[in-house]
Amino acid sequence: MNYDHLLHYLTMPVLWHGLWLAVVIAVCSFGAALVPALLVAIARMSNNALLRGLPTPFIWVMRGTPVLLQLLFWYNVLPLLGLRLSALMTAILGLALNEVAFMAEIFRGGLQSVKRTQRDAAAALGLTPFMVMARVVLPQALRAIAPAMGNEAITVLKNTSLASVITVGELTLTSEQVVSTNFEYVEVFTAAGLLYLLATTAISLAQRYFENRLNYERHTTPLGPRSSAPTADAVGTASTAQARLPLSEAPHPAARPAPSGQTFVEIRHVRKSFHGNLILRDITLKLDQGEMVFLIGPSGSGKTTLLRTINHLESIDSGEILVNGQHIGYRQTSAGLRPSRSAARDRARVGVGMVFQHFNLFDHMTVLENIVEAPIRVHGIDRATAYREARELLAWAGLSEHEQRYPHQLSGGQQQRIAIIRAVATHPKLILFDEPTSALDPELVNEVLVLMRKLAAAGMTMVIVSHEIVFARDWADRIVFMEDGQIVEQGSPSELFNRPKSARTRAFIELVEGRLGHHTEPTPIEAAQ
Ligand SMILES: Nc1ncnc2c1ncn2[C@@H]1O[C@H](COP(=O)(O)OP(=O)(O)OP(=O)(O)O)[C@@H](O)[C@H]1O
Repeated sequence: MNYDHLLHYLTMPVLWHGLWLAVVIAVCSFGAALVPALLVAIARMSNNALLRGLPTPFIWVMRGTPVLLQLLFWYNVLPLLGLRLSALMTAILGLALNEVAFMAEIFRGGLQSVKRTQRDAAAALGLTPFMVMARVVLPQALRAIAPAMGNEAITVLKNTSLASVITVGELTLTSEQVVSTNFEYVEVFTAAGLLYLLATTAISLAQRYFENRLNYERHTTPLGPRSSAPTADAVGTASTAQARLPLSEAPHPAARPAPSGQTFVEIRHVRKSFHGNLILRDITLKLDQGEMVFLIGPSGSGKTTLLRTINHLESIDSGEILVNGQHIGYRQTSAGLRPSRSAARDRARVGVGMVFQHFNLFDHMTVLENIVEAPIRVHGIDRATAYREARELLAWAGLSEHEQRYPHQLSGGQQQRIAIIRAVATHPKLILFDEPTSALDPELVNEVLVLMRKLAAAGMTMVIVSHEIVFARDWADRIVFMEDGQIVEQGSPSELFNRPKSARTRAFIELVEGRLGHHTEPTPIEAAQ
């Protein structure tokens, strides 16, 4: 090889122009494919069979035929259809269409890799389906998508050489033209190869940069305050949270205000089945404002399903549920109740929060970002106020030092307390707790229960699926025992725990208390009643 000649070709303007055209085609076709590919991916995940099936033939054809053939096809067929595009535009269009098919599958894989529980948590906070996608699912999916997208960008750049068959003067065609004049195959094609390598290396570096940025698990604390988060100094020390919630460290059950007597949740004849299996069989239940109700019962009895129907995380087959006199996810029409698309808005309007068994904090957000997400995005609270309230709630729960941490940097107990704060930050009137302590090590359970006691002492209306019998005995207004999708029995803790009417209830309570090493003597609170 003649290195002087290689250097000459490496700096040859006509080859750089070829590289420039290759980059333009790659960037334009890649960029043009992004949004359609995302839409195709979302359609492919839809519950609607028509939407799901619509893009399938397109993906099948694009993935199953050579790109070279596709480019020749568009170049010759588009003019016959009356669409006269330049060779460059035809190349961009042809490569973009091919990319839509491949990228859609990459997006779909990434979107499906995000746990459903993350969507549930976002929906329960009142985020609309669009916000759930934009704020929670997509940012997390990008992490899974980035490596494959980096590969795809490199493939597109290399595929630009195929545009030479439709006379686009990109780098491959240009180098062939140079070779045809001087026959210096080795030097010219080596120079072209090095120029391609330059571009693909730049893409690889960009890919590594984005992967690092998206990998929130690499972040370590302390991170310091982020510029986007108003600092504690900037937001002052007003005490909205304190005004809302009493802050005594270990509230006594006697401090809990009595329920108002006004119905707050009304569940009427609700039936719910999954795949033909009836899970809830004609459930009717009322809850008063300020009431604290425990749902207990054997595994599979439908407790979680019932809880999730209250805020419409699960639809119902028949019956109706009113929260503060309003439907969530349904609207009343002259023909009866009809599903509506406004479940997110309804949840926010009614003021219902939810705490999940596995915490479901948003993995890609810090503690503070988790807490302010719904107040800012759903309730339109200004950032300074949202951050101030979030910090006050963190102080209230003794978690201030963790505000810049990511969920994976916290213990289960800390994550669950933050999940409770995240729910409280939306000023809910009702909080649903789905086995909030059952995923925790025993020594972490109490720190979560302390926070729940504080909420109870503040008079919060709460529905709790839990077998924390001691907590339920002291604090619950009512215990509801469910079995096989039905309410078997309900009553005050002392009625249900000490004098159960049903043999099934008695057997279940004995089982749980036996497992916990408790017996059915009345607690001091019960004794005083
Ligand atoms: N999305 C779903 N699809 C199909 N079946 C489901 C779904 N969710 C729940 N089920 C079924 O419904 C029944 C009741 O489940 P649910 O979680 O409500 O019970 P549970 O009383 O809360 O039980 P556990 O105490 O074990 O959580 C179970 O048989 C479960 O397998």
